Amino acid sequence: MTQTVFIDGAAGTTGLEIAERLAGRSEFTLVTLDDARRKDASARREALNDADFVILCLPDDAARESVAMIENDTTRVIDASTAHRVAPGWVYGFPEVSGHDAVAAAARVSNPGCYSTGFIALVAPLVRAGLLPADWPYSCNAVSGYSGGGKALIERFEQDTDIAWRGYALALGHKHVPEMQSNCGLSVEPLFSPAVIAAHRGMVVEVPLPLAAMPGAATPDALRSALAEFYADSPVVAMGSTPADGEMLLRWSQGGDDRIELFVFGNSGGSQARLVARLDNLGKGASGACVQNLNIMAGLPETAGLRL
Ligand SMILES: NC(=O)C1=CN([C@@H]2O[C@H](COP(=O)(O)OP(=O)(O)OC[C@H]3O[C@@H](n4cnc5c(N)ncnc54)[C@H](OP(=O)(O)O)[C@@H]3O)[C@@H](O)[C@H]2O)C=CC1
Ligand SMILES: CC(=O)N[C@@H](CCC(=O)OP(=O)(O)O)C(=O)O
Repeated sequence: MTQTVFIDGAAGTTGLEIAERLAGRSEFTLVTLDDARRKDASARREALNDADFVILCLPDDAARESVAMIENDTTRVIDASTAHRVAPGWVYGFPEVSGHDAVAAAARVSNPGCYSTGFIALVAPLVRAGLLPADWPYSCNAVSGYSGGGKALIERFEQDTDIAWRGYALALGHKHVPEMQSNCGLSVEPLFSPAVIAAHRGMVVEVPLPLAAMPGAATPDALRSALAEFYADSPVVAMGSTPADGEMLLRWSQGGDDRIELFVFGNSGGSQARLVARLDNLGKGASGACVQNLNIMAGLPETAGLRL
C-alpha cells in the first residue's frame, strides 16, 4: 500500500526539489495543493490531517501554524524550516549523527539547516570522540549558492547580476547557531560567518582549527581518520580526496547531488587544520535530506530517490 506525502509549500524552492525526487516513486502518493488553494488554511488543514507524512517547506511561522493544525496522532511530520530544530519532542533529522533508529521512530523530525549540516558533519563526531574539545569557541566560515535564500534571494541575484559576494548575519547570531551548538555538544556558541556567492546552488562550510592552542586536540591525520571511520558505512557522507594541486573548487556543474564530502587539511607540523565540507544546499542541505529522512521513517532504503 502506498503512503501519502503532503508537501506544504510545494511551490517553493525546497518543495519543488523534493517533489522531483519523489516523482515516479511507487511507494508514495504525492499530494500538493494547486495555486488557488496552497495558502488556504482549510485546504491545508485537510491535507495535513489526511496524509501519512507531511513535509513542511515553509517560512518558520507558517511551519508552526501547520503543526498546530494537525489534530491526529498519525500524521508524521518533517519540517524543513528552522522552527523546530532545537524544540523539545522533535528529533533532529541528521540520521548519521542523531541515529537512524531515532529518525525511524519519530513522529516529528526537524530537517537540519544547510550550513548546520556541514558544521555538524565535521565537528560532532570529533567532539564526541574526544578528539576536539567541547568547550572551545569554534568559528565557522561558509559560502552558499543564492538558492539557499529561497525564491526571494534567487530573484534578487538574478535581477542584480552585479553582486559577486554577499556577507550577512553581520550582527552575528545567525539562526543556525543554536542547532550547531546543541548537536555538537558545545558549551560555547560557535562564531558563524556566512556569505552568499553568485552561484545558484552549492555550499562550502569551513571550520579553522588552531590545534596547537586547543587543549586535548588531536592531529590533522587523527581527525581525518576519525571522520573516515565514523562515516565508513554512509552512502551519503564521505571523505573527499585531497586535491593534488592544492586548490579546492566549487563548480557550477557540480551542484545537484545529495552527497556531502568532508576534507581535513593540515599544515606540516600539525599545529593547524581546516575542516571543510562541500555539499549542495538544496541536496543534503535541504531536499535530499528531507527525502532521506522520509525513506528512513517509512522503513525504506535510505537512499531511494536520492541523487548520489
Ligand atoms: N533553500 C534552501 O537551500 C533551504 C531552505 N530551507 C528551509 O525550507 C523552508 C522553505 O524554504 P525555500 O523553499 O527556500 O523558500 P521559498 O521562499 O522558495 O518557498 C517557500 C514557499 O512557501 C510558501 N508559503 C509562504 N507562506 C505560506 C503559507 N502561509 N501557506 C502556504 N504556503 C506558504 C511560499 O509561497 P509563495 O510562492 O507565494 O511565496 C513559497 O512557495 C524555509 O523554512 C527555509 O528556511 C532549509 C534548508 C535549505
Ligand atoms: C543563503 C541563505 O540565505 N541561506 C539561509 C539558510 C538556508 C537554510 O538552511 O534554511 P533554514 O532557513 O531552513 O535554516 C539563511 O542564511 O537564512
